Amino acid sequence: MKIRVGQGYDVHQLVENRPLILGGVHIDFEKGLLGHSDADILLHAITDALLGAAALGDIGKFFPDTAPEHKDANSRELLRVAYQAVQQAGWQVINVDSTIIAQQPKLRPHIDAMRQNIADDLGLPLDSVNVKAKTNEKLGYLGRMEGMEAQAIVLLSEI
Ligand SMILES: Nc1ccn([C@@H]2O[C@H](COP(=O)(O)O)[C@@H](O)[C@H]2O)c(=O)n1
Ligand SMILES: C[C@@]1(CO)OP(=O)(O)OP(=O)(O)OC[C@H]1O
Repeated sequence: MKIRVGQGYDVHQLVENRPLILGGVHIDFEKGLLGHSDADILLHAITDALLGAAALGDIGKFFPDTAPEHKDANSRELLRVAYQAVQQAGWQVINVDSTIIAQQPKLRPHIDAMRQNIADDLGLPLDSVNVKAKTNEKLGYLGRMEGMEAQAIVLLSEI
């Protein structure tokens, strides 16, 4: 059986007057992430990890940030479209692991809802999807809450 690993990373600025959406979950917070789409860094990192594992390029190749049709896009839809391309290339996901780096708010209460969204979008059992959260120990731009970052890794196998 052929297998492939892929990694993804994303970062966006944290600003006022934007919703905070992580893993497709709307989180009540004083600021949100700035982006052309809904700026869901977790789903963008997972999308890039999937595309990377299948050697299909990256999220910006599939969904340019200059395209008006992607303005305020729901990143769950982008994830599903990217996964269709990965499947058409002959690959399926075995598991996903990921980390969100956010100084605040506490994300633990929202983690299982994020996992469920990702599992639903990728057609996976819940125990194949993991999401972790870390602060940046108040260091650097993440620690000053100027942005949030996400990292992801996926394993694919041949269909
Ligand atoms: N935004 C966050 C950050 C962290 N957590 C949880 O706290 C644990 C400890 O984080 P440290 O950065 O201090 O090591 C971490 O393992 C998470 O469970 C969180 O919920 N939300
Ligand atoms: C998702 C897209 C497209 O709307 O826009 P952003 O929300 O700005 O996100 P980013 O992670 O910078 O890259 C991919 C973009 O093409």
